[in-house]
Amino acid sequence: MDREMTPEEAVLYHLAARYLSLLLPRNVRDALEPRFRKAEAVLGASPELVEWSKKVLLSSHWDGVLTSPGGLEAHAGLLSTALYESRKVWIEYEGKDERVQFNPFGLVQRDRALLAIGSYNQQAHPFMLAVRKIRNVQLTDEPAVSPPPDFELQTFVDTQLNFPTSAGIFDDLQLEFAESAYDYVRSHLLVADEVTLDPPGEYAYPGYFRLRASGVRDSLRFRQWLLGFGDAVRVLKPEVLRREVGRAQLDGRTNLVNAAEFERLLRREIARCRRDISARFCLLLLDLDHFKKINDTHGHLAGDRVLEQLALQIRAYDASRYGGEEFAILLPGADVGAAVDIAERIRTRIAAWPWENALDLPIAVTVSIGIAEFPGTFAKQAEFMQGDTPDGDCLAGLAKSVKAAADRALYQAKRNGRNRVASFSDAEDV
Ligand SMILES: Nc1nc2c(ncn2[C@@H]2O[C@H](COP(=O)(O)OP(=O)(O)OP(=O)(O)O)[C@@H](O)[C@H]2O)c(=O)[nH]1
Repeated sequence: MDREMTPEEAVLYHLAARYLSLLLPRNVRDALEPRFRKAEAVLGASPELVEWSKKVLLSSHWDGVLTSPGGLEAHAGLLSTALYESRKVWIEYEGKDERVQFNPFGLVQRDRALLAIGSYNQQAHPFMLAVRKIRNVQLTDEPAVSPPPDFELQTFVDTQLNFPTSAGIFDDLQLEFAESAYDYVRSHLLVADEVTLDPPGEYAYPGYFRLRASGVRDSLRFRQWLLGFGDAVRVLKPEVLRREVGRAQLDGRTNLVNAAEFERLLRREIARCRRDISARFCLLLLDLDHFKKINDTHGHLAGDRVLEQLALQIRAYDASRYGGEEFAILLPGADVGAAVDIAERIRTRIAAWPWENALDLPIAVTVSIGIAEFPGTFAKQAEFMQGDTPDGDCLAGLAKSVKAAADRALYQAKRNGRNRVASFSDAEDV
């Protein structure tokens, strides 16, 4: 490596080093090792960069494309390799015989999102890129090429995008293209919070995945992709998550945060709402229906598996294992309407999921979900009115109230027949 590493590259490599250590083949990892070391040296010299990369890793509201568990880490490595070398790479995906060639153009840093831009030489299915695990990455001798001047961007996947506006650039040469691609995608796609895409048939991946940005393509010559590294914590492997979050705060069975840590997060959200009048969040309590019967019919081990799998499905959110078969999810910024939509999505997905016991026999699994919005009616409570002092007791009182409200809604959902969603306002007439 002869040229200096820019701070953005260093952050990228820093992230890739973590991901790669989990996923990419040994030979690729070894080849990248000197760069990882260099990245650490660059980062080490700059406390701000370390902070920034921590934010990138730990932020739970990170804009960018979220790939599947595994896909994210692999693409981080792939993009690091290709971009740094300015060479095309071959990518082999697990379970696929053909190889896909990736031609990197550049990388845009948008606040907490890193968007890599490049083209694939094949009609690569978007889901494949998002969902497939990379088996191998091989650099070619061919230099990466810039997009043609008459490059025409077209919307490729109808998905949703919501990026912050500050910009930086990885490589000056790509600035113009990257900016126009970015603006194009931003202006042409629906701007909304997020979307859950279920990959069809052959691209199906066990577990959830969410895609939060989009691809664009030129006039059929080759496809352009914007890939961001988003929501790292949510898709990190449990081992890494444990390292990042700390063993004591995670539930051993599901690798979600435990109830104590959730309480801390809940109070933090409440404190935020007291400081910022425009802030709000929703709390979802999700409880497996007739879980005792599942245990009794299929055995405790099958029940454990259901808990683990269910955790994977809600892991994309700020989710915790709140009790034995009860989970809690925080939705910062969401009002009841948005929370009901998300809760319905979770509920229907779980009900439709092909759950199986150890003998491959189907298990019927459904959940009931109760929702409470904050501040909502809580804004009138004495604790809420007490201003800004970070008083633990007030926060505890408010946390208790909002949990009780969500619990009441959950009770209502159960009473209404289970496998349904209820919000606190519906439950008020209980
Ligand atoms: N397999 C397994 N079961 C658990 C675990 N934690 C709690 N449970 C079981 O979850 C069941 C909860 O049962 P109940 O509270 O009666 O509720 P339910 O059967 O889900 O019925 P409803 O909530 O009313 O729909 C109990 O049988 C617990 O033993 C766990 O870690 N693994």
